[in-house]
Amino acid sequence: MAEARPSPAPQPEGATGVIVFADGRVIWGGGFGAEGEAVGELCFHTAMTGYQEIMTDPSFAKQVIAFTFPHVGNVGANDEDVEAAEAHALGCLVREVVTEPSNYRASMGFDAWLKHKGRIGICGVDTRSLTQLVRKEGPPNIAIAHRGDGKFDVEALQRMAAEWPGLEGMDLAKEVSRLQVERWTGGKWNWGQGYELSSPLPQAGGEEVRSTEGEGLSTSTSDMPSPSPSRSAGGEKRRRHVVAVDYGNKHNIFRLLVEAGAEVTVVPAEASFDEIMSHDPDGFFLSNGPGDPAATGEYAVPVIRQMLETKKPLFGICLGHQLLALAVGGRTSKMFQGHRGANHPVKRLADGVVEITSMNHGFAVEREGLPANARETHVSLFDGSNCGFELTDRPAFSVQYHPEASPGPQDSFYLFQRFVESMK
Ligand SMILES: NC(=O)CC[C@H](N)C(=O)O
Repeated sequence: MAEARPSPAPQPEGATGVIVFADGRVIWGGGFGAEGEAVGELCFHTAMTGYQEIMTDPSFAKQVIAFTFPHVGNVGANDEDVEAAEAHALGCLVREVVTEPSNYRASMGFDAWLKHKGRIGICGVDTRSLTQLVRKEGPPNIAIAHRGDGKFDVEALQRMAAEWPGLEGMDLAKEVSRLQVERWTGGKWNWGQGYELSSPLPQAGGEEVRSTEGEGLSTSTSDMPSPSPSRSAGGEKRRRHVVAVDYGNKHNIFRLLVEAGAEVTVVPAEASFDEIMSHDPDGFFLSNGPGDPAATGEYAVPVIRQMLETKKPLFGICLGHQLLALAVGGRTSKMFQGHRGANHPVKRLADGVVEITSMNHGFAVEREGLPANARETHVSLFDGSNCGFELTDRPAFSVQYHPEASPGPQDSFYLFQRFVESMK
């Protein structure tokens, strides 16, 4: 009943942004970026840099990010530091007012960029207390709104939040996945040079082509010849052909696969096994992505099982890790508050080395559900949750964290090399 709800905090003068919880709690702030409303899950992210990479990571679809770092946006925005063409996170909540950019790489301000991408920002928010709230209560569903005239229908926003069903059971991979097959040709970014249009094969020498023009690296290849034209007859220095399933991938994964000596054909999330095999892969890659793995697993798992039967190498990241677990008979479940940051320590069980990793997940693989032929390889040092496994009877492995960083440390880049090596 309306009377039983906690009465919302009164709107302060000049408030142009608002966060409304399903139970009626209201937090006011200053709107920036695009005007409008959005509803989704609140999560917090502890990375101190990389807000453009985070906002464009498709794994954040239907999520609003509260940045724990207070100064967000002050190096502006550019065309290079993006992990997808669009911003997939619904919006961001930040402590300080976003200032004019102060960086030689900025082509526009963060405010203008967010507006251009159609995403809402709210500043002046006590993100520490929001973080504590998520830690205590788990991630709430919220509605956010930005209106320049400060006119909000708080009750309608509360209804939106209360009626939103939540991420559990939601398949979002096919909503963010590309619909066309594409050949990915771009290598990694180099300071002062921009993105490589193609990378030399490791230890193979050869010409490098570099671009300073940001992305535009993937070519639509619906009539693409297959297999690769770049294979040499001798076979030893040729690029290994990875067919990557796009469940909502971050670009840096493909840049690093190219860097490690692979060529990459990307297929949509719902590609059939026959379609995937028509590209003559040497190995398979399962990407990261948004939503509940169990929901996406309904169409992904049967295809992954067929991939495993080929005994060709397979590598999965984050959602790809969770889907591989489901394909071998494991289970996933929603975590209480998830892991999102750029400094999460993970122990590599083979040698005890600690990797500092980038993470973004709200679901986890249950260790207890893994079958006998799955050996756990990595464990979170924050909460002991599973962060990786490999199969003992197939050349397949996957990790829960983001070895491609962007943003985050590069400790785990070796996994790309390991995967490409395993195809030889
Ligand atoms: N980054 C990802 O791939 C996230 C996977 C999944 N959507 C989760 O939240 O756990």
